[in-house]
Amino acid sequence: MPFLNAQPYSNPSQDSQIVRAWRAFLRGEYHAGLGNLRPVVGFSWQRCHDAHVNPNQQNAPILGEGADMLSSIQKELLDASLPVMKEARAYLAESGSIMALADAQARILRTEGDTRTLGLAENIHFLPGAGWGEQDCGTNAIGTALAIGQPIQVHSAEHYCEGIQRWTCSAAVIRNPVDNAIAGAVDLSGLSSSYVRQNLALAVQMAGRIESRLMEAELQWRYRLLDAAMDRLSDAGRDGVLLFDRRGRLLKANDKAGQVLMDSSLTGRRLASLTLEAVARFEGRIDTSCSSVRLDFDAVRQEAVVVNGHTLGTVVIVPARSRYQAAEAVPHAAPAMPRATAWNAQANHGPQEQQQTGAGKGAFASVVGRSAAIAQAIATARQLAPSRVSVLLLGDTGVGKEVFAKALHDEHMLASGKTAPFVAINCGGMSRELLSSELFGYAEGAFTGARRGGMVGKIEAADGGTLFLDEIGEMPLDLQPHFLRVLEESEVHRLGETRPRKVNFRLVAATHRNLQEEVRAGRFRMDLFYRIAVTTIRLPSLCDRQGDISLLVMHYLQQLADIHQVARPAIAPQVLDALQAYAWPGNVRELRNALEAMVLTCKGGMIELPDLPHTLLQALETCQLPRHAEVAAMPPVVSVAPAATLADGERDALMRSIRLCHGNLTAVAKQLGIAKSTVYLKVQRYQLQGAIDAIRRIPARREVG
Ligand SMILES: Nc1ncnc2c1ncn2[C@@H]1O[C@H](COP(=O)(O)OP(=O)(O)OP(=O)(O)O)[C@@H](O)[C@H]1O
Repeated sequence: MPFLNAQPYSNPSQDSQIVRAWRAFLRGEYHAGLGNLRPVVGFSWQRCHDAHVNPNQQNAPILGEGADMLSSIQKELLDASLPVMKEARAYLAESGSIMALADAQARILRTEGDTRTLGLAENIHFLPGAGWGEQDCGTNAIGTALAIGQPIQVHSAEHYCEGIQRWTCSAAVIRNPVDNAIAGAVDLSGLSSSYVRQNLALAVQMAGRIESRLMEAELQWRYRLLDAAMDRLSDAGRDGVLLFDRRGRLLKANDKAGQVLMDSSLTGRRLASLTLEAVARFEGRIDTSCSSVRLDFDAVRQEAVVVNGHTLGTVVIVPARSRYQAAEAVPHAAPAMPRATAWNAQANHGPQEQQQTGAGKGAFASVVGRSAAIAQAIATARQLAPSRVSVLLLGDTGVGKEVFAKALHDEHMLASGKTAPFVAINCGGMSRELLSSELFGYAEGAFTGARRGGMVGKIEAADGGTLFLDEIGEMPLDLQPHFLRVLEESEVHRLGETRPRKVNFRLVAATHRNLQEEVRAGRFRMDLFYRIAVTTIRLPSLCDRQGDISLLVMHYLQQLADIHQVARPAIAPQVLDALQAYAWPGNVRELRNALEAMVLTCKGGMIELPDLPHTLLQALETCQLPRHAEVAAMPPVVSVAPAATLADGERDALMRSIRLCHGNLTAVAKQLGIAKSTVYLKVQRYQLQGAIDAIRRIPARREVG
């Protein structure tokens, strides 16, 4: 779970207690709750201590400036922020505040604001080119907001470094609206003697406006790229054509692409997952500079799309006849595998065993997992699949909501014997304007920059098939009645058009939010909620179906080896234990990514402990295994898994506690309120010893003092 900062605001009335807490912390006497210190600040101090930040430091280090050295991402961030920062000038002068834009590495790119305060801030190096990460100058709003990915205010002695303790700063992260990755942070600061509480709300608002401008700019890039590459997409003949944007992200593929890739590169795979798998071979591996063809596929051509000297993207052409067609005649030969361990023998499965990775049949065979929790979700989904009833999928990020939505659609297609489109759109991270034009489409001339001939919206594109609305909880409130009307009347109006168009689609929506709570808070319309939540399916988090981890590992090792055309590596039992011990906050997506890194970097055909991605090891050290004092201070974990079997629930609860207590079974017994002998019995029953050993091998965080 990402750490949720429940207390973003500082409380200046606690100043003297915080100073005492800071001194105690430096003496090594810190314990959770000391001096009313906010946990978010306590955790940050701990990170600074662990990173050997000097608490007596007087200012931030200068990392270097230079517009010529800025990356294209930094330049786009600066461009998007400039007008927003300028507009804030009057407010900044009035309140004696200053403002900074920092990149994702916490380096300040630009400052703005009250001249006198800016002058004073030079002493602490609140300047372009200075590094304000926690590792650079301790707890501060920019560095800490970037570290936790959430807005935060840091006041006076909450700053870890003494030299900055005269200041109050408030920062919010700016996310790239396309992939939600952190692009930077915006900060409002001032002397702590003139504390301005609302600066945090303002920082959040400004981050939102910068994100909207980033999205608008992104849209412009896309329109230009699509305009420039449209001919190549439509004149491809029998060739498959894929269009990637300037960052190597797939933007569009022609109808033939999936078919050609399927014919050419993958054998014996299910159609439903095929296109995505094939595309995954290209994403992230496109040479966006286009100076050379770097793809490993012999027959593939890659061409830059350049307009007025700007490389807008890349077109990848996969000829209909490639060498892979010849390869298709040869049965798929799995690379020779070492059979050193029981695990390898189990993992060395053939196609028949592969089908057993899922509890689901038919289209749901693509959902890997056999735990009771996933089996129950699949059973409900299969029951609903033949009808056209709306389905709401609930679950954390990366649990496979889109995989489920696609399987629901495919199963419906199998049952009806038809083929119809599956159209997905994510309501999060888009400005209201962009989302409405993407959803509803628009007429020619509807607004400046609108494409000639207008644009078909996703709702219309899904006609006859399924519309998958991901993150529906993020749909702006004022768009919701328009969407509800589409559902009620089965009609859509393109923006700028009065004529309604008939549509008939099945809605599958998904969210990680508690929509009922959103309704209570006034952020989601009750009528829309009741319309979309006709039937809901909750998908379990990976930590609530730990038994499926080995199946997923088995599945992905094979799939990734195929994708990257390497021999499928074996996996050391300790690695598997560690993978089973980890809590996977990013769920299946995180597991897949971790395995991909290991498949590509392991040596000698065997994945060993040192091959575990650094971030995973680090997370195991720092996030998953909090110290006991923190455990006691934590809110109780509320399980959101569907009712699995009792044994599953017990095993998962036990594992969660074992992780929290760093494998100390005495502490586990205490935490769960059961006898130690009972813990040992259950460890034996659920065969958890391997996972416990792996947890114990991972060094715990250093205690202070
Ligand atoms: N049960 C599963 N079997 C196989 N692959 C899975 C499963 N669940 C998830 N995945 C894989 O994990 C990744 C994330 O899945 P998906 O995009 O469907 O998650 P999500 O819940 O929609 O995430 P988000 O809410 O962030 O959009 C994909 O690569 C998907 O193929």
